[in-house]
Amino acid sequence: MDSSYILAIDQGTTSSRTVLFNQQGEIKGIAQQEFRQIFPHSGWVEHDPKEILSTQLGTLYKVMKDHQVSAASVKAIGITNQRETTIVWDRKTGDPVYNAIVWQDKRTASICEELKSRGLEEYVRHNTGLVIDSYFSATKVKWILDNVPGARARAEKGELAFGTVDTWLIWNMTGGKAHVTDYTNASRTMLFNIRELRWDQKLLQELTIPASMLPEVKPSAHHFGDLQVEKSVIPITGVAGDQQAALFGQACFEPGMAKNTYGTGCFMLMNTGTSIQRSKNGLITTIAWGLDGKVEYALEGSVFIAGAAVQWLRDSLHLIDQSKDSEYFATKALGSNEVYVVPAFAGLGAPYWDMYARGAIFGLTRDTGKDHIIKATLESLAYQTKDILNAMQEDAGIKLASLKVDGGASANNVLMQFQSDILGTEVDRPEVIESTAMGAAYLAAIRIGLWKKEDIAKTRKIQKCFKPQMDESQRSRLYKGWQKAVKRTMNWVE
Ligand SMILES: Nc1ncnc2c1ncn2[C@@H]1O[C@H](COP(=O)(O)OP(=O)(O)O)[C@@H](O)[C@H]1O
Ligand SMILES: O=P(O)(O)OC[C@H](O)CO
Repeated sequence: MDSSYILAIDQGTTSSRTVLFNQQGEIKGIAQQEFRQIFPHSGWVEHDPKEILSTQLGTLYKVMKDHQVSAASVKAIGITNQRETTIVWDRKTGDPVYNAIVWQDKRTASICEELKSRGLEEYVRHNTGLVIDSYFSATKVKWILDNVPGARARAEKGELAFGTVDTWLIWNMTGGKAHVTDYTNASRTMLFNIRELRWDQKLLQELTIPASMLPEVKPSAHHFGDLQVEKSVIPITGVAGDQQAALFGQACFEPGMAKNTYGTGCFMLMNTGTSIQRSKNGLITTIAWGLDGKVEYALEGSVFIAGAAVQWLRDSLHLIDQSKDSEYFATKALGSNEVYVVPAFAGLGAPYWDMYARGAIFGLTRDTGKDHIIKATLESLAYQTKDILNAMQEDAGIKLASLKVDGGASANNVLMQFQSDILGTEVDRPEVIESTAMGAAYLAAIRIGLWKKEDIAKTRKIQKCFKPQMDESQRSRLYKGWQKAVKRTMNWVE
């Protein structure tokens, strides 16, 4: 075959995926592999960095083989990734000194408290756009340096490198030649100054993290390095954190445009253009992308557990065999049973930011069955989204005409209808819910001049528009119940 292709690497929290795009921007193939979630203690979540790498490259070679695509016909690779997850490795051997500490991990709550007690909250908010929370990379790097024997001394001698997952993949794909990241991923570390676009020296000092560990920060469409496959060299020309890539893939290019992605977590981002907007309602400010010589920003509401709650139904409670079965069981939940599942398994993110909240089920009665729990779990994704949308609309002073959705769980019709009902807003699901991969592919293709930014909006088609059918009194009664339930899960861990 002699056509041109773009490969998008989508390294997610629960699976590694590679998506093959043809020259017209159509998906021609997907290879996907789940990998191990490691839970060494309550509240800790780790991945094996070598498994991240092997599953990711495994899917890349598989999709090429399955579709008989030669390396020479792949014109560029775009990388998008789970953000904040922290890896530290030895520059000489390439071996990680510890497992990847995942964004959901709560072990560094006490380091966060310490930073707060030093009065750093306003500084962090002003300079990084973030709130002090164990979600972000900074305290995870510190934890590794403080707890892995010898790590701090080696880091101080310049022997160790830090990276988020994009950086780890690029380092390995380029044979250790490139130690780089892009603006979007850097903006999730709580070490990057989003106003001055450089690593923040004061925060590095406060956290005692040597600057020599940090990658170089580049625009999101940039030549990051090359992957050698057989005799061909494929350039890596696009990189963005997965939520920013989805914003790009959904063509949210104008200020005020927003999308919500339902994956392991749920992340709503609203483009705010070149101006940095501060939230008054618990959202964070993040870099949307660096492109065409400028950086654009977004407001973000991050929900830590969304599709992961559906996985919990599948893997821990064994109530369903596959995530998609949740749709069927939810339709069977009869009666007026009003059950609320608050999946605060990893604390609560926006707009609550409570590292000590834990999950709970409310409203159980003698007739509550499996179907009700499944339905309530799905509904929790929609309620959490409503919390965020309320905050975002208040910050931006606008009401969204419709919500653009994507991500694995957006395939669930019951969830999407309930989402529209509880918001009282239309929900638009595109034909391609792989917006994340699409965003990464576009960034890569724009850099090599194959596609233009405007092409995305042209190719995006709505597959289904869900319209609100619930009356206002029921909507507000149900939402009140949710707010009461959330309150009761807060500050649980002492
Ligand atoms: N039909 C469905 N209904 C509900 N949840 C789903 C459905 N399909 C997938 N999911 C959930 O969506 C998540 C996978 O979505 P994906 O976008 O691949 O996430 P990630 O990139 O975080 O790995 C999983 O947590 C899974 O449980
Ligand atoms: O793996 P996902 O798609 O749920 O995304 C995780 C986020 O990037 C965490 O901030």
